[in-house]
Amino acid sequence: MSPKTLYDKIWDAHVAHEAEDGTCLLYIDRHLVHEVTSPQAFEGLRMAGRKVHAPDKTIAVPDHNVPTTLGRDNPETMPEDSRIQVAALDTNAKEFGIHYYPVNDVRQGIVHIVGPEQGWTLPGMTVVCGDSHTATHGAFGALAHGIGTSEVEHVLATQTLIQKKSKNMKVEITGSLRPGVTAKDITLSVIGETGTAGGTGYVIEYCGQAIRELSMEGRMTVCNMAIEGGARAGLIAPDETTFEYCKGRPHAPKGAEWEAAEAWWRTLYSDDDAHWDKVITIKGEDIAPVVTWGTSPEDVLPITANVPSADDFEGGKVGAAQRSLDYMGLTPGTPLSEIEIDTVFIGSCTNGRIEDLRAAAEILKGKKIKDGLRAMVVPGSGLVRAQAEYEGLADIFKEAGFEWRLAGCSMCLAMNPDQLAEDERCASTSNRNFEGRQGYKGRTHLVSPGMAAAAAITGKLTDVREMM
Ligand SMILES: CC(C)[C@H](C(=O)O)[C@@H](O)C(=O)O
Ligand code: SF4
Repeated sequence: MSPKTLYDKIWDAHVAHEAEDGTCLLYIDRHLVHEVTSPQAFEGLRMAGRKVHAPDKTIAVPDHNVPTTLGRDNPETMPEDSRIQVAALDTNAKEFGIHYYPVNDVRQGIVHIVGPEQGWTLPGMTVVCGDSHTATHGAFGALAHGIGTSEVEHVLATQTLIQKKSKNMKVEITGSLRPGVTAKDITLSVIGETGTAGGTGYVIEYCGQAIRELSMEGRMTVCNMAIEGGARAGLIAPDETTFEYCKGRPHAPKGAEWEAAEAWWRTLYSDDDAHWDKVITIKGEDIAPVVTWGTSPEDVLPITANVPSADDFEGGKVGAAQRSLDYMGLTPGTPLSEIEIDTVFIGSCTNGRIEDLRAAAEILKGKKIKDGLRAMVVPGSGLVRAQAEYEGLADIFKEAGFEWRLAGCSMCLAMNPDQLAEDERCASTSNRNFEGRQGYKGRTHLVSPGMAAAAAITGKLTDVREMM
């Protein structure tokens, strides 16, 4: 047998049919659904008189539009377009008989946090969702990627997806991370190195000691941003850390089924002599706590650096850098650690898990946020919120001056009431710093949870290592 990568193995296990031109029909194990990209898909099904093919493998949760304040199950807390989408999901989930975590269910949260938490996401699976950050689930050694609304309808109707195979890329992070450096710094640094198009046409497998040393939460943070580097999906081979996380989750297999599943999962790794179309190696000890200065996730620099000048770039990037600097209102040469912020957002499917909240609380313990600053923590799910309350983290955040919110996408994107005002500058643990992403003319600096907490205390972008 020829050697295979992890991606090859999962792909081969799911091909139901291959056409002569290499186009394949892939079987889909899990279909996650949220309110933004599903209404037309369900409507298509209804018009065609079809059912959902595998309702037991289809999981729905509202997340993008939902407010994160108490009393939100009153529809009047939502603007009309949001209300329509959330109401449509509610109707569709009930009518088509799929698994559903409505807004007032403690298990509700961001779809990419809920899936793993409930044990829906498991190694070796194919996982799709009408959402680009489906890449998150690759942390389990599952082939997971976003699909468009017409594909959502196709998967609902057939539990299959038409796909062409991507190329194999290996990103190896050797050695260990230094103190204060996290999964978020890894994933941003990789994009800083490859650019937002570097992964185009590839599925990335992240490997190496620094990846092995990450918790499942950290691995999800890394894979979450594979899409920002242009990749089709990100993957991490499953290991003891993965199995331990999955075991006992509500929808994970039990007993003999678990044993059989685990035996297969243990075969899910890239063979030593497998072929890679592209390889990138980064030393873990070379990675610093980073921040973004521009309006693309590739605009990454260590917190100890200065704001660049457009002249530091070449070709088409000169204009793009100038536009970024203008939009961000930054002057070249300013130390990044002198940039004052108005807002701090801790949350999103990148950094809204319990470990992220612990990391931020660790820095905030016994401290207060800068006077006049707006800061909010939005747990990624109701269960993360409950756990954080149980551990006393919520009290640390509240005593420091943070707003303690209910679960949802919140300020990660301007689709709900949590938004930046014009020119407001935010240190954010989310994954996109595009123009207007967090609100019209809002300015976003992407950081890790610890860096966000440090910035909340000083009111400036801050090197978390100074606070440890
Ligand atoms: C709204 C949704 C389709 C979108 C995505 O696909 O990623 C959102 O989740 C985002 O992060 O921009
Ligand atoms: S938290 Fe942000 S990135 Fe994640 S699904 Fe929601 S909007 Fe998209």
